[in-house]
Amino acid sequence: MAVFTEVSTNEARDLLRRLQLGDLVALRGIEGGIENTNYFLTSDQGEFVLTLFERLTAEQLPFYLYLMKHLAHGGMPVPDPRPDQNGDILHTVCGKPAAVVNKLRGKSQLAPQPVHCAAVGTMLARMHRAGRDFDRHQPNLRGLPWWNETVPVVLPHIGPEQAALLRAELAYQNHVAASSAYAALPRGPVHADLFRDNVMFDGEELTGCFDFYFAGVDTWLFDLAVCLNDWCIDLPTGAHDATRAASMLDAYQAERPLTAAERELLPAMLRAGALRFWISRLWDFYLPREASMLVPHDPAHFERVLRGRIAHPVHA
Ligand SMILES: Nc1ncnc2c1ncn2[C@@H]1O[C@H](COP(=O)(O)OP(=O)(O)O)[C@@H](O)[C@H]1O
Ligand SMILES: N[C@@H](CCOP(=O)(O)O)C(=O)O
Repeated sequence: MAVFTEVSTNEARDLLRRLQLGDLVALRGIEGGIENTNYFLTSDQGEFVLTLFERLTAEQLPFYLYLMKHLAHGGMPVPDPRPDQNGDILHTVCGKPAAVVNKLRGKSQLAPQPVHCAAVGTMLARMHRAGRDFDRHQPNLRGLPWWNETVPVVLPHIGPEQAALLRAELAYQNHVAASSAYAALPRGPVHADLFRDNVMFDGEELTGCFDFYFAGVDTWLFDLAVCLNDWCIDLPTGAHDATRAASMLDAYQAERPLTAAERELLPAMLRAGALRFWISRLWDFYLPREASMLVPHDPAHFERVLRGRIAHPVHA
């Protein structure tokens, strides 16, 4: 589990009292996750998730928390941050910024079928629409400027073939970002990390999604590309799965058809999505943080995905 900060039962009990969420029944550190400290909090009023933010600051966090609130109130199945008696949804626990949200029903579908990919496509398009009238703005903090900053930090740790690919792809993505087709892409608040482990299912029913802490204002196409790169590939090889991808794309487009610029740039954004997670995984792997039982994700996976998307471009 990724528990960077240990929370005592007394601290958890005090927090539940401040939020008027009842008396503590159980407190359990959560396995999975690599960014924040997460606990399941059970009280006599229900089940909640407590997150202590390890990297994000109190200035950055309102965007994510109010986005979740906005989407939840817009009918999307996302966790709704709980306020204290003053109406504040950003709290402090163990000296760290923290939030408490409702625990979603269901479990991750780690071997998705076309029906699951279609459900994700539908939800993603609806989330994009629901986010259009969200009035806060914060860029994707793991977007192109972060890639440009972080690539030089990881380059000394990797081999010459990888370094050549990383440099070349970064140059290509800077070129794409400067194009008129890119400027024409529709954008808004995006999740930007909607992987298999961030969506809940009950059988074939999608019951919700969480982990909005990489969200930001970016192109909707980038968000879709991140999903296609995780839900619609063969995990061992990184190979694109055309059947699952067609299910996701058709379902997405039934809610919001892609524009001409989006269709043109889908191959480039699939590469961008792979590059983004290759860089972050390299960064987490070679510059790790202290946490109990933190398991870094394998960077080589996204190197394979990137090479695959370059060798075999995928069109909508
Ligand atoms: N609202 C929620 N409802 C149910 N489970 C959740 C919720 N939020 C987090 N979890 C559980 O916690 C785990 C880690 O959460 P995640 O947000 O992915 O962590 P991190 O931000 O550290 O990557 C998830 O895999 C999931 O099992
Ligand atoms: N999904 C990303 C990293 C973020 O991890 P998460 O547990 O917060 O989803 C990856 O797989 O590299």
